[in-house]
Amino acid sequence: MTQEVEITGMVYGGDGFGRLADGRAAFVPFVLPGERAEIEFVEEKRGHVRGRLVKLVRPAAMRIQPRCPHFGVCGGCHYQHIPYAGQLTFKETIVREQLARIAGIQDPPVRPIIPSPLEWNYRNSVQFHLDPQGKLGYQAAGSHRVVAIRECHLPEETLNQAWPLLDLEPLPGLERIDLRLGAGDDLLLALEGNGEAMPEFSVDFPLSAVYLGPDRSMVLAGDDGLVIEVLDKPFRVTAGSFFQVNTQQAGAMVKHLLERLPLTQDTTLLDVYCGVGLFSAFMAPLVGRCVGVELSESACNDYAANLDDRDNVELYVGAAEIVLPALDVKPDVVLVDPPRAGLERAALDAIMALAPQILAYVSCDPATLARDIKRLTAGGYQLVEATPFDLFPQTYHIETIALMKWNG
Ligand SMILES: C[S@@+](CC[C@H](N)C(=O)[O-])C[C@H]1O[C@@H](n2cnc3c(N)ncnc32)[C@H](O)[C@@H]1O
Repeated sequence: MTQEVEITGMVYGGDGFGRLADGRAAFVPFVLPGERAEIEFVEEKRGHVRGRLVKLVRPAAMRIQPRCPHFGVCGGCHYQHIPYAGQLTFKETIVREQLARIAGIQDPPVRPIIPSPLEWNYRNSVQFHLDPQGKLGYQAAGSHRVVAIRECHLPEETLNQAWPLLDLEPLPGLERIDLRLGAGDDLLLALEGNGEAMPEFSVDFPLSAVYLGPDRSMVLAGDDGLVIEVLDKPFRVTAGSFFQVNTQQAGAMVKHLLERLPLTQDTTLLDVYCGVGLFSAFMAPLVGRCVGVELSESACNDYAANLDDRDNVELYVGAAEIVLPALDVKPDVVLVDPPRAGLERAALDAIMALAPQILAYVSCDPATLARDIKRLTAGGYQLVEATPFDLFPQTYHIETIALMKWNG
């Protein structure tokens, strides 16, 4: 059964939003406000439906031709039909709307979004799954089905020249293939599997390769990591360690924080979810004491290497929600950069008990950010400003840096 719906807005997650004649909310990907769409229901609930676009009855004037032939099927990009300026406007509006609706902040102090200098070919890494024939692919929109990919316009050009040359033997248990680009055009291939068997692969060019199994990792060729430079600072990044995918925007976030945080030789800084030390490396030279907290063992090893020249840095290896409640530190500034799920309740409560004057929250999910800001404001913090950063053009993803101060 199909129905027509008038699209009136965009919501977080890539969908357009409209109301059906019966009052139910309809969520539909690949549409735009101002469009009238014929949709087929793919999920029906009492209060809302999810729809698949069958036909555009009336396209919006702003709609453009997507660059990629996989658009509409691939789950990677939801915004290629929107001019870049429009993508930015939607993202900024979504952050404002999430802070108002979920955090309950009227007229939230959202600053203009910081655009990505590169609208295409900005990713320093790319992650594939294998389709049933063993071809490299991405997960389809709204499903775990893997669709084979012939082209993708998000990875940096060197990655796009390399990945089509990868020839992998299909191997049961091989879950993800990650190709990362470093300084000097170094390439690092990480094969993530859930079994003990090592995959076989062949390529005609030099690259490092690592197998990441459930219990151990093994270098298959070359090195176990590479170096990525941000604002001319080299970072050792091992296969399996997180690193920001948009290198230029990583630098923009660092600069943004350095301009705003009160960092002096009297400051104790707590960098929670510190990864390989992106923020600590720039801030440790400015403060008296820098304390990192990170769960991933490989990221901790990279952090230790990247901050090796500092003697005012300590690192706690473990989950923030376990480390923070037992931490004997009085931080002036706390910086958090959690995964999409946001702050675990125990981590958030522990941060409030540490009572820093300033809390900087780097978030890759505006919904969990807004949820956590609601809890933090209830506990005495005030949102000073939130700045969206576009780290992921063509996709619905939004990075935000929120600055909060203790209000007592
Ligand atoms: C979004 S990344 C940020 C890393 C770093 N701030 C950066 O910008 O490169 C989140 C980091 O949190 C780590 N992590 C995930 N869950 C964690 C937890 N429960 N406690 C501490 N660290 C965690 C991940 O390993 C990852 O390095």
